[in-house]
Amino acid sequence: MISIKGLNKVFKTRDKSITAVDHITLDIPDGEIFGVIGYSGAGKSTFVRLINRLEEPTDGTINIDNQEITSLTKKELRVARQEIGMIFQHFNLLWSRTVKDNIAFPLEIAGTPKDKRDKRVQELIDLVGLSGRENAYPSQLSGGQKQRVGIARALANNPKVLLCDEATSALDPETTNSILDLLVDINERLGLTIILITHEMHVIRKICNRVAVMENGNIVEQGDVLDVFLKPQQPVTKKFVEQVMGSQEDDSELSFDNYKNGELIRLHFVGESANQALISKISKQFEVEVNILQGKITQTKRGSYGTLTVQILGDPKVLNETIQYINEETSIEVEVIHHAN
Ligand SMILES: Nc1ncnc2c1ncn2[C@@H]1O[C@H](COP(=O)(O)OP(=O)(O)OP(=O)(O)O)[C@@H](O)[C@H]1O
Repeated sequence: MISIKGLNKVFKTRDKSITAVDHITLDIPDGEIFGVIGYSGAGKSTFVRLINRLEEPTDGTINIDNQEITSLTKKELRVARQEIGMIFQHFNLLWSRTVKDNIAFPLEIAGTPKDKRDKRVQELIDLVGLSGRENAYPSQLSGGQKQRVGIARALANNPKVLLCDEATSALDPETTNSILDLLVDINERLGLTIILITHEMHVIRKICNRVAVMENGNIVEQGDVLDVFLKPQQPVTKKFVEQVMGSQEDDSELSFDNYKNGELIRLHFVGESANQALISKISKQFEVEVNILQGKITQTKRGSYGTLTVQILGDPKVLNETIQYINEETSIEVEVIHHAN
């Protein structure tokens, strides 16, 4: 759906040049929720604003659905933008217009006749869950409701792509979740491709299929969200994963003196495997006792992922058999972190 090649943006100020986006090449398939994560100043906003040419690229090409956005005239761009919706951190609503009239605005610009416009606005209000608030003004709405207006307005002309620039960063965690659920619902119902910019890894974890990590204007790592969680390569990616999972080194604080018997092991759950009832299974099958010390399992769109640190107690021979069983018969990886006896 989106093919970006050598995309570059240099801002020139009086005394220096800043490369905000540094020759990015990226393909995003149709219907995907694609996340771009990075710290402040990494170039995320500039990148997403280049996609619909709210910023003009210094160099490079952007193709959306086989149309080269970068070579369009201003007039052609105005038409093409109807296919590219965008939502913003601070909503960018028209404060003197009601909910209904905010949503109608892009339809007015596109020249949609009034009767069709009214019908479409009502559809959108229902879609984003704002029924009953049609005549409210933005100042009378909560943050989540304002973003729902932003989403409805962005979808008015049936775009193929939705760009989300830190769309949940101004919202509290609960409202964030409801807006993320709405984005997933829209993605599934309308088959819309979504590009989502954020500095919060839990947003990526919750709704994205794939993620690109940005640093200094570059994409330093990208891949399937579960793979990136499992094997983050770059230090910046590891930090983002720790936002959700905590530090892997946390269990170095476990005092081994307290667990003198048995084996201390770390179980790595990946994808589907987290659904296996491993703990009850091994305690029944091998007559070992399992003492859960700490752990965290989280859900991504592709399944569960996480680690669990446990102490297993029993006859040494049986302990070896148990570890061998987990290694060979399940998809859970075992790491022996301490031979306690
Ligand atoms: N209009 C501009 N003029 C000059 N420099 C700019 C302009 N816009 C962005 N920059 C610079 O480009 C770099 C990337 O900024 P950008 O806003 O894209 O980053 P970001 O990852 O979105 O961070 P944030 O979340 O803080 O906005 C920064 O160094 C920023 O100062």
